[in-house]
Amino acid sequence: RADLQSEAVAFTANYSTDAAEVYYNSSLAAWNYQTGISEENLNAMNAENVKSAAFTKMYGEQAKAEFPDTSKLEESERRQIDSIKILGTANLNEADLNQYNDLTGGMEATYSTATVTMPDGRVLNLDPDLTALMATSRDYNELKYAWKGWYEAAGRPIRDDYESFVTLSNKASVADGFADTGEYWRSWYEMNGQLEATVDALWAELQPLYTELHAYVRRKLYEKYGSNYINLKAPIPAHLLGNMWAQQWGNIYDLVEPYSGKTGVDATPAMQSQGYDAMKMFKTSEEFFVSLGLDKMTDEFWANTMFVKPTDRDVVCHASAWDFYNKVDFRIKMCTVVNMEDLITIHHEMGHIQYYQQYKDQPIPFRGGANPGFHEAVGDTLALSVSTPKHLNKIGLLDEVEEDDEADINYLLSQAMDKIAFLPFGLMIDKWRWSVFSGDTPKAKYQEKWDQLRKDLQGITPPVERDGTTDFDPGAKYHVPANTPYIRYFVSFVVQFQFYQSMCNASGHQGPLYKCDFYQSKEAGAKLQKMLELGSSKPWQFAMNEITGSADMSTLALQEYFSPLTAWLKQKNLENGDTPGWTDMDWRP
Ligand SMILES: O=C(CCC(O)(O)[C@H](Cc1ccccc1)NC(=O)c1ccccc1)N[C@@H](Cc1c[nH]c2ccccc12)C(=O)O
Ligand SMILES: [Zn+2]
Repeated sequence: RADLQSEAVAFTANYSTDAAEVYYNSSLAAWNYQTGISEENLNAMNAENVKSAAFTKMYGEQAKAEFPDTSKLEESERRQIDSIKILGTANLNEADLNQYNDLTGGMEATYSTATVTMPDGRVLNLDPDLTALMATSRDYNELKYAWKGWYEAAGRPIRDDYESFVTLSNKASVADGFADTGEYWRSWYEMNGQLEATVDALWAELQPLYTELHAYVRRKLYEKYGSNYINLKAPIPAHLLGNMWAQQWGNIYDLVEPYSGKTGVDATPAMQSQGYDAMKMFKTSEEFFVSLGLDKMTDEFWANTMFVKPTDRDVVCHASAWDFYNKVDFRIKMCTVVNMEDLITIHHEMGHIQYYQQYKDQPIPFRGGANPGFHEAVGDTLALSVSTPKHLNKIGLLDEVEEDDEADINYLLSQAMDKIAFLPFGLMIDKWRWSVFSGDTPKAKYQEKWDQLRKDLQGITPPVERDGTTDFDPGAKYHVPANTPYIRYFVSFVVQFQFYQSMCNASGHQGPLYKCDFYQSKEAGAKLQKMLELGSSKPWQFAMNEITGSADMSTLALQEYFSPLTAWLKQKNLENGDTPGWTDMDWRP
């Protein structure tokens, strides 16, 4: 009916006007806390959060009262009002909301300030100390000590808090009509309850490639660390993969390099010898986006971003990108270190900022990714182009490129060590969390469920025995204490290859997919922009169709990208007499 429709237009317009100011204030208070961890800033953040919760509740209840049935409204108003009706933690009463905020603020502070005291007395923080140690040490026992120390310092202290947090989180989600918080999080993908089945099917297509990579890397670690520590038919000890969570293995590429003497794949030495600093890394990334015809960063971005770790206060170092909902103030918070890994992460964060800028004129309820995985995929898609030896050579970060099969295998393996290795990890975090929110995994089984998923999906085993009554390894991975969903990264690692393939085609690229560098292609940029400016105004299937011509997530682009490596790995594993997989499930180092 016209009058209901015009009421809905007025209601959503008022909401966006009011929400912009409320969200600015709560974002700024959160920013101040994360860039200055203190009791005072935590209280200020929680006070702002109480105000934004009151705002959300007021508009949500008004929406439910005035528009009980949105089915007759036009799509835009229907989608906006359906979103405004979901209150989230604004459903909680003041006491519960304060407890919820104290729990989440406290868990994030514990994670961000935890340290490990090494046998020689060195006190190491995660960023940059332990990150660098896990990446560069090849000393089995030093790695084991650091791994054990971190999981005890960051995970154990929040095991009880996490249980309390789950109870309150579920209370809020049930009030919105969901079975639990896991179902609420999955609803963002608008797949009628089929998200988990879909990601399981995608994983089934990719697991054979992961298992071949796992077998090849295990063989190389066996050659390095010997048969006391590596069993060729068992899971790999978790502390030997160059990363605290064994989530990406790129830092041990030197142990697995197939053909030595080829041009490298790591720009770190060139970055350091050319005097790169954080600002230069950010400017390099911005220049790539602008070369595609996308937006440059705003003045506020350069004025307000935190580029490096401050020396005078505690901060949350885990990188993030922030929208202050006023169309100009966008920021990144990052403790940048000058290396290739952080250059890639900067592109990841800049991808979030570019998405923010492209959808800044959408109404507030539509200022989000088509689905959360799309938001995570933007920067990584461009990073696939930046990482090519051809591009790194173009920007002077790699000496001349050999066009030969062996150099190509080197490159594809280094990419697989980050992209293929990540897939089971990207899947398992929320497999674990969904089972906790649903009640399938009670506190007594938190650690056991985690270990079982690590073993079954990743083929990884802890280097030291775990104690299910005190250990809480999930708490030692940022996104768990920070309450940030994770399946978005698994989705991103699939769809970023679809976006990349589509942009490569638009740029007129000829030849193998993995050689594509769409730098300076306005056609590629236009294709991406058409998807980004939609924000979450349409279901993600519509946005996917916009950019790729099909509405589905598909692993075909990823499989095409890696196809030369897949054949090479199978051949190598056969030559080595290795059987992919890990049947000795109970082996321990
Ligand atoms: O966590 C991140 C990067 C941080 C983030 O940019 O995803 C950040 C996480 C976060 C979310 C919520 C509050 C605080 C931090 N997400 C965002 O900044 C963000 C921005 C816009 C929308 C949604 C999230 N990466 C993941 C894995 C990963 C995906 N792609 C990568 C590329 C290189 C290295 C790691 C990754 C990790 O480190 O385990
Ligand atoms: Zn991200």
